[in-house]
Amino acid sequence: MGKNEGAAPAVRARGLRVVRGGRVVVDGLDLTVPAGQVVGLLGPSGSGKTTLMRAVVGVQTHVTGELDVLGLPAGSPDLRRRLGYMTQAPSVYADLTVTENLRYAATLQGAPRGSVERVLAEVDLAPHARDLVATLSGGERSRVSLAVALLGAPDLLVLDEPTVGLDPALRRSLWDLFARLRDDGCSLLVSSHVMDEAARCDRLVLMRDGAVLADGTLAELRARTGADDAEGAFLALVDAADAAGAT
Ligand SMILES: Nc1ncnc2c1ncn2[C@@H]1O[C@H](COP(=O)(O)OP(=O)(O)OP(=O)(O)O)[C@@H](O)[C@H]1O
Repeated sequence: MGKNEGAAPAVRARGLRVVRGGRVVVDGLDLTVPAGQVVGLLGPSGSGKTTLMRAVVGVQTHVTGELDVLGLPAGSPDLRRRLGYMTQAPSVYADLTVTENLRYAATLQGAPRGSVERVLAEVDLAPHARDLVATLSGGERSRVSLAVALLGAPDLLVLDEPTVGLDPALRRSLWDLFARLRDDGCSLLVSSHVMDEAARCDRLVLMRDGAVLADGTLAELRARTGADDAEGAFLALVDAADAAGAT
C-alpha cells in the first residue's frame, strides 16, 4: 500500500472565492488534488494560480467557501509545519551566505538539527554552502529559496513558478528533484505557465479566469480533446468553454 493511500487529499476546494483589490479573482472554484502526486497548476498569467496557492498556504485574505489542506481547514496552525511554500520573489538575504540563510530560516521554522545539511544536498547546493547569495546565479538563488521551503520536511510543497528563468538542464534537474520528493511521500503543487512542463506532472489543473477549466492526467486531457500536448489540450478546452458560453 502506498504511503498516501487513504490519506486526505492534499487540497480540496468547494465554491472557493477570493476577492483581491475589490475584484473577484477566484470565483466558485472546485478542486481536489490527491496526495502523493506532483500536480501542475497551469494557466495564463493572471488566471489565479498564485492567488489559489496563497489561499492554500493560508496567507490570502478575503477567502470564502471551503478549503481543506491535508484534511484540515486552510490556515490551521497545525498546518504551518507541514507546508513548504516558495513564492515567485526570492525569500533569501543577498548579504548572507547560503548556509547562514538556511540556519536563520531553520531557527525561525523550528526545523530539526541537521536539516540545513539535508536540504543543501537535496537541492545540490553543498558546493556553494559558503558563498554569499549575492554572488550566486539566478538558478542557484532560486534553489536556495527552494531549500528554505524544504527545511521542515513538509508533507505538501507549494511552489510558485519555481523553474521560471532557468535553463533547460536546471529545469530538468529540478523536476527530477520534485519526482524524488514525491517518491518519498511528499505532495507537490507546482505552478507554471510553461505548458511543456506538463509532461513532468502526474496530474494537471488547467486554470483560466479564476476557475478550473479542466483537471486530470495529461493522457486524459489529450484523449478528451484529441490534442497532442498540454498546450493543444488547453487551447481546445478554452475554445470549447467559449463556444458553450456563447450559446
Ligand atoms: N494585490 C492584488 N490586488 C488586486 N488584484 C490582484 C492582486 N494580486 C493579483 N491580483 C489580480 O488577481 C488576478 C489573479 O492573479 P494571480 O497572481 O493569482 O495570477 P497568476 O495566474 O498567478 O498569474 P502569473 O502567472 O502572472 O503569476 C489577476 O487578475 C491579478 O491582476
